[in-house]
Amino acid sequence: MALKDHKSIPTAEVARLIDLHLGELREENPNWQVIDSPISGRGVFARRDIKRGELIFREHTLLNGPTASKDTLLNTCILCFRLLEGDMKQVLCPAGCSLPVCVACQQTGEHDKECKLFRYWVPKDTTRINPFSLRIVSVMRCFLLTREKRKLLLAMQANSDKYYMRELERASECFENFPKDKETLGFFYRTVSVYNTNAFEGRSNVDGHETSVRALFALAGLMNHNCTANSSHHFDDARTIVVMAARDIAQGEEITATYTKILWNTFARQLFLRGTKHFICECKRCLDPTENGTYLSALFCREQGCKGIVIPVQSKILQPDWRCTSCETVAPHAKMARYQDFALNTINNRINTSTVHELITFINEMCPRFCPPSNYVLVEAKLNVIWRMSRFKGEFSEEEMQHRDRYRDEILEIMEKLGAGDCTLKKLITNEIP
Ligand SMILES: C[S@@+](CC[C@H](N)C(=O)[O-])C[C@H]1O[C@@H](n2cnc3c(N)ncnc32)[C@H](O)[C@@H]1O
Repeated sequence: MALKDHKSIPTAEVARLIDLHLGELREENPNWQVIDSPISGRGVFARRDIKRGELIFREHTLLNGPTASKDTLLNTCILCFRLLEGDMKQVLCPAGCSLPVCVACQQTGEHDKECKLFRYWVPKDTTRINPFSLRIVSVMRCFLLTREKRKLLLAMQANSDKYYMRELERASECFENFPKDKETLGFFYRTVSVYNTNAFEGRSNVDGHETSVRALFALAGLMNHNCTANSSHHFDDARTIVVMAARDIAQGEEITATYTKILWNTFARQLFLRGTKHFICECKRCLDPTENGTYLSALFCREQGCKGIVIPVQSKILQPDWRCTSCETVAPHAKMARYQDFALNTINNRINTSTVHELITFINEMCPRFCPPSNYVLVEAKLNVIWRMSRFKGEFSEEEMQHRDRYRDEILEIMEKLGAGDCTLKKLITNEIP
C-alpha cells in the first residue's frame, strides 16, 4: 500500500537528512537514533537508557498548515496561527490571494511566495475563506522546501489511497488555474499521502486560543505505533513538537507513539489503524482480550440469569467471537457489535445533547443498566465530563466536582493497568500540559 520511492533512500541517509533538518534543536549526543525497525520500515530507537520523564527530542515542523477541518476556526493566520479579528476584508490578505494572513506576517515577507502562487492559480472567490483552498496551504508548501528538505519529504513513507486524491480535486475546484500537469499533481499527491501517513494534528495554544494545525515532523513521523506507547508528545507552539519518555526505555528499545486514542478498545483501534494507516497492530495489548485487565471492550452477557461480562475470545482477527467470562456462552462478533453500537450511539447522543449535570446523572444512573463500567464508551463519556468541567471552571456544584474527581481517578487507574506511564492523556488530565 505504500508508494515506492521512500524505500530507495537508505536509512543512514534519512538519518543524515534528519540531523540537518533538526538544526540547532539537535543535541550533541542525542539519546535516540534512526535505524531499521522490526515493526516496520525505519524507526526511532533508544541509543542509551532513557528515564521516565526525560526529554527525547524537540523538533520543528518540516511542513505545516491549517487543518481547516469542520470544527476549527478558519480565521487564523496561515503563518503564525493567531486568531484574526474583524470582517473578511480585514482578515484576508489585501493582495487578493484569498488567504487569511495577519498584518505582522504580511510585513515579514514570509507570505510573499505563497501569496504569489495562490494569485497565479487565480482563486474563484476572494471574498471569503474557503476551507478546501485553505487546507491545500499545508500541501502547497512542499514547493517552498529547500533541496535537502524536499529529499527528506520524499524519504518519508507515503501510503496510497484513492481517497487522498479528493483533497486535490476539492482544492482545484477553488481556482481557475490550479496545476494540471502530471509532475506537479504527482508531487502534491505524494505530499498529501505523506501527510496522511505521518502527520500529527496538533492542538496548540496561540495567544490564549486553541488552534488546530496539520503538522509534519520528519523525526517524530518515523516513530512506529504501539497501542500503549513508551513516549508522549505535546506541542510547544504551532511548529514545535516535544517528545518525552512516558516510561523508562532501555537502550536498544524502539521508541513508539500511539496513533489512536489510548482509551479506545481493541476493535475501535484496529478499525482505525487498518482504515487510516493501512496496518494491523500486533502489540501485546492488541493480543490480550482483557487489555491488561482493563476490560475496555466488555459488554454484558445476554444469557438469561447470567450477570457476567462478554469479551472477545482473542484479538488477532478483526471480528472474533466473544465469550462470557462467567457462563462461557460464545456469541458471534456481529451480535456483540450490535450491542456495542447501541451503547456507542446512545452515549454519544447523550454527550452531544446533555448538559454536564444531565450527563453525570446519565453516566451514574442509566449506563450501569446496559453497559459495564469498564466499557470504553462509558470511559470516554467520563472523559467528556472532565474536559467540559475544566473548560468552564467555577460553574459546578460540590457534588459534581466529586463525580469529576472520581471519574478522573478511575481513568488514571485504567491507564496505570495499561502501563501507559506518563502518557499524553495522563498529563492532560493531571494538568501537566496547559
Ligand atoms: C508514521 S509511519 C512510521 C514510520 C515508518 N516505519 C517509516 O519507515 O517511515 C506509519 C507507517 O509505519 C507502519 N507502521 C507503524 N507502526 C506499525 C505497527 N505497529 N505495525 C505495523 N506497521 C506499522 C505502517 O505502514 C504505517 O502506515
